[in-house]
Amino acid sequence: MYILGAGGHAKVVIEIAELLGYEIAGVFDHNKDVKDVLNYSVSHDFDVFSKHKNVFFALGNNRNRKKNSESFGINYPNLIHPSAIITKRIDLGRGNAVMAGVVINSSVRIGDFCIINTSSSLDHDCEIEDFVHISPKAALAGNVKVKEGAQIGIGACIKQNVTIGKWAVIGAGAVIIEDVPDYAVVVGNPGKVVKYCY
Ligand SMILES: CC(=O)SCCNC(=O)CCNC(=O)[C@H](O)C(C)(C)COP(=O)(O)OP(=O)(O)OC[C@H]1O[C@@H](n2cnc3c(N)ncnc32)[C@H](O)[C@@H]1OP(=O)(O)O
Repeated sequence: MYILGAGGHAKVVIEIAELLGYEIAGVFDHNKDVKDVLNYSVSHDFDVFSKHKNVFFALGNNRNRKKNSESFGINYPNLIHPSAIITKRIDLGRGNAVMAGVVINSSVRIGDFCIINTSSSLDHDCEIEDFVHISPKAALAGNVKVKEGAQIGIGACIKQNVTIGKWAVIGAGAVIIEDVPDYAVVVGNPGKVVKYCY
């Protein structure tokens, strides 16, 4: 497997891939100042990277994952930490990272290239679109919808039946009790829009 990204998020992703028995054949990063990550040297040769088919985008930034997914790779495995507790009735896309301690309950749908981060929980019937990041310890109640590219901040709580708009950002610790518009940045309890990030 070839990994794109050599930052903090990539460290967690690489350790899950190692746990699952993947051989990390190469790590690539756009930042030429980054020379290595964990025990792996980092290449910046994207002519070489573009030839590889089995890639994982270990990029914490949702927009970067989207951009790179349009340029590289063909096969995108999911990397799921063995400690995650996941319903057998999940509809899971590709290229997703599911970290340690995650709980995903019945009838959840997850698109492609999402991050379901450490100890977050997705309850029944949640729908998570592509390029979403559910940060550590975030809790989504039943039937929450998260549209493309949104980030749910660390420790945020989302009430049942709420929809989070595309590319919206929910602040750390926010409590969301009503629908959030596309591109809104929402903080606090109850969550209020403070700005938009187009
Ligand atoms: C493994 C990992 O590390 S995964 C990463 C997990 N990280 C996160 O979840 C981070 C989530 N990000 C946040 O909470 C950020 O503070 C954001 C995105 C909500 C806002 O960040 P910025 O766009 O830089 O806005 P900024 O810091 O200027 O804040 C705007 C206002 O909102 C307030 N604010 C920002 N974040 C929060 C928050 N989480 N809760 C309450 N108020 C907040 C600020 O105090 C500021 O208020 P003011 O205008 O009265 O001074």
